[in-house]
Amino acid sequence: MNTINLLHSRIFAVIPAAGIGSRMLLNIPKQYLKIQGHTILEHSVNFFLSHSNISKIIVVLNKKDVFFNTLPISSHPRVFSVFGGRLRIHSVLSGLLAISNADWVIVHDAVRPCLNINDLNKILSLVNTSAIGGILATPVSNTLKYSTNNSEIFSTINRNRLWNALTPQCFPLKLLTFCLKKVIDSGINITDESSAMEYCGYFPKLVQGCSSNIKVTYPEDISFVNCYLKSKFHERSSI
Ligand SMILES: Nc1ccn([C@@H]2O[C@H](COP(=O)(O)OP(=O)(O)OP(=O)(O)O)[C@@H](O)[C@H]2O)c(=O)n1
Ligand SMILES: C[C@](O)(CO)[C@H](O)COP(=O)(O)O
Repeated sequence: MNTINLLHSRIFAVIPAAGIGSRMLLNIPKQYLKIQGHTILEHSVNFFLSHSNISKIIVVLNKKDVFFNTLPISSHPRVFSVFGGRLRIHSVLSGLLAISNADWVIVHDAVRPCLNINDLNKILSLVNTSAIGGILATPVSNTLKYSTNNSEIFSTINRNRLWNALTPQCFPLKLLTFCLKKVIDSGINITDESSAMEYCGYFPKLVQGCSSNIKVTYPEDISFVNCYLKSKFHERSSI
């Protein structure tokens, strides 16, 4: 069981898992694809269960979900579920509103099963060092092109100081809830929790993480995740 010395902070995890995985072109939501004997969702939830600083885990489900209750994690005493909404931010807010007694919340995509313990500890350490929180991210290493029609290059974007936002994203519960509500009420569509904090004028911390922490989005992502979990399985299972 992993643990780090955090300032008596009660931390909940919110795992948004209410998507349908349309970009995978499958007839099953990608979070329920099985890799190395467990669903992608189980890999992600079990990883947070293995960390004693995470008090409880809120899994946010699609209202039409018929899979979650068939999984052993659904009856784990530290795992709870709520229904999500049309967009990821609606689902995350549903998860936040289900939490009554926590100081901080760590939000992690269900479909990022390759999070490693060093990165989790690094982002959790923000609880001791920041009043605002922050995100795992990787510096952009590819040359970035902008296209007006997605078939021809219009221009090259300077990649200097550009970062790929990942999850987990870790913030004070009340502050994130306030900022998410504000940005949702504004009608602006955002794709991560940090954007809500930025909308409200905060500057979340960037914590450099591993590029292996990919979000399963397209069919070709499965082979990487399978190789990664196969290679890391014994390390992760020894937690
Ligand atoms: N309304 C939504 C949409 C997404 N998610 C979750 O947010 C994470 C990242 O979203 P994404 O990769 O976009 O998943 P999907 O929306 O399922 O994928 P797609 O856009 O291809 O349909 C996933 O764990 C997904 O289940 C969610 O909880 N609620
Ligand atoms: C939250 C996220 O994973 C950070 O990169 C990303 O924004 C999710 O985007 P998606 O379109 O909901 O997959």
